[in-house]
Amino acid sequence: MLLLLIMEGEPVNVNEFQELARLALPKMYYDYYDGGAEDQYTLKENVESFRKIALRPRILVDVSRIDLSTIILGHRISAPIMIAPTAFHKLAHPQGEVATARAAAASNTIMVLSYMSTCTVEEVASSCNAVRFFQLYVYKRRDISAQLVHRAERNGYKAIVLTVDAPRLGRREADIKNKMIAPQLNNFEGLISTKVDHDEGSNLEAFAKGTFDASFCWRDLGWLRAITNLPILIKGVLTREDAIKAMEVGVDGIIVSNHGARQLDYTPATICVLEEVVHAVGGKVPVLFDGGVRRGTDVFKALALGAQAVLVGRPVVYGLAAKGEYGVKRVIEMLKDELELTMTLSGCPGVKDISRSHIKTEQERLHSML
Ligand SMILES: Cc1cc2nc3c(=O)[nH]c(=O)nc-3n(C[C@H](O)[C@H](O)[C@H](O)COP(=O)(O)O)c2cc1C
Ligand SMILES: CCCCC(=O)C(=O)O
Repeated sequence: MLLLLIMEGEPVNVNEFQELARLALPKMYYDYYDGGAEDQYTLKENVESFRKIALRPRILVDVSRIDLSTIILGHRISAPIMIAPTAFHKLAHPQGEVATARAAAASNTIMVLSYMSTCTVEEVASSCNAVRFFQLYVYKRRDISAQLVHRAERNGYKAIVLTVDAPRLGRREADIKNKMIAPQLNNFEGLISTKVDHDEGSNLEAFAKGTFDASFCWRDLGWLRAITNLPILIKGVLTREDAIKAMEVGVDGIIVSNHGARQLDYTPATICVLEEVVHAVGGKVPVLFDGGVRRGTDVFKALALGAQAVLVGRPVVYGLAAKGEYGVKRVIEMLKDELELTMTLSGCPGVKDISRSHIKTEQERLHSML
């Protein structure tokens, strides 16, 4: 409370929502949102690696009008900044994913609803007119996952985002200490319970181990294709090898992601592998990006390296925890405002003007010093 009083006025950047969220939430939940896997090396790298990329602005370009808008899988959005799927929004705010979706609608961007949402697929769909994608985990009970895909399709979700980096949950030590418990999920009422018979460590991890289908592999994408007409994006690609395989099985989009560093520690920061994946994809399908985006300059750098848009995870949850729907809206607005300023000062009137030559990676900097 005291800290709240000390922190003067409204947050001026998205990082400042984190402290507000910490003060607003029970420790178990804040730690769950905040945490990464094991040593949290990759967690820091995801953010820090952006700092090592320098900008190469151009001067004397007409920047009196800046257009942030872009088209993702045929949907025009106000800026290349989307909402990543994150679980359990009611642990952050009583209105849960409905508040997040309304903020997405107000900001005219796309929200990816988590498979582990606390509001139902139907509640979120009827709450506003945001363009929504549906994130999928595949359960051992394939019929349950198929049912959810059908419900998403019936309720106007525009794409399936298949998360492929979580055959099991990563080792998140704060969750182990806190014995993190998953809330009951209304989407699965009468189908499956998140309650586990487990006293030790993270109940969430135990739930995932018992429920997620770790046998799901490349050939099973045919199963998903067969049960839906929606475009399929795969989320969790970090290498050229997997990008090539994804092209071979015919996905409609790729999300470069290390799950916000919550799965396998010591994977590279996502911004460091983005270009490798972009080259392998060769423009055949859109490449989206997430991990560590906290500034408009970060969005600019990801676009310069070939992403069509970025997704934002933790800052959205922190905005929601601190100030509900308004907080999420502010987080998106702040990133948009910062991106607009970055484009103005870099000589890029539209997102298509942001090119590889507008940045210099650390490697390039070291090379040019030789
Ligand atoms: C609290 C939390 C819950 C998450 N839940 C999911 C989820 O249910 N499904 C999923 O595909 N990714 C999930 N993610 C990963 C995000 O979609 C995204 O990849 C990551 O948060 C991006 O990194 P950032 O938090 O640094 O923006 C979660 C991330 C966080 C922080
Ligand atoms: C079993 C819940 C998984 C949610 C998730 O993906 C995450 O916490 O990163």
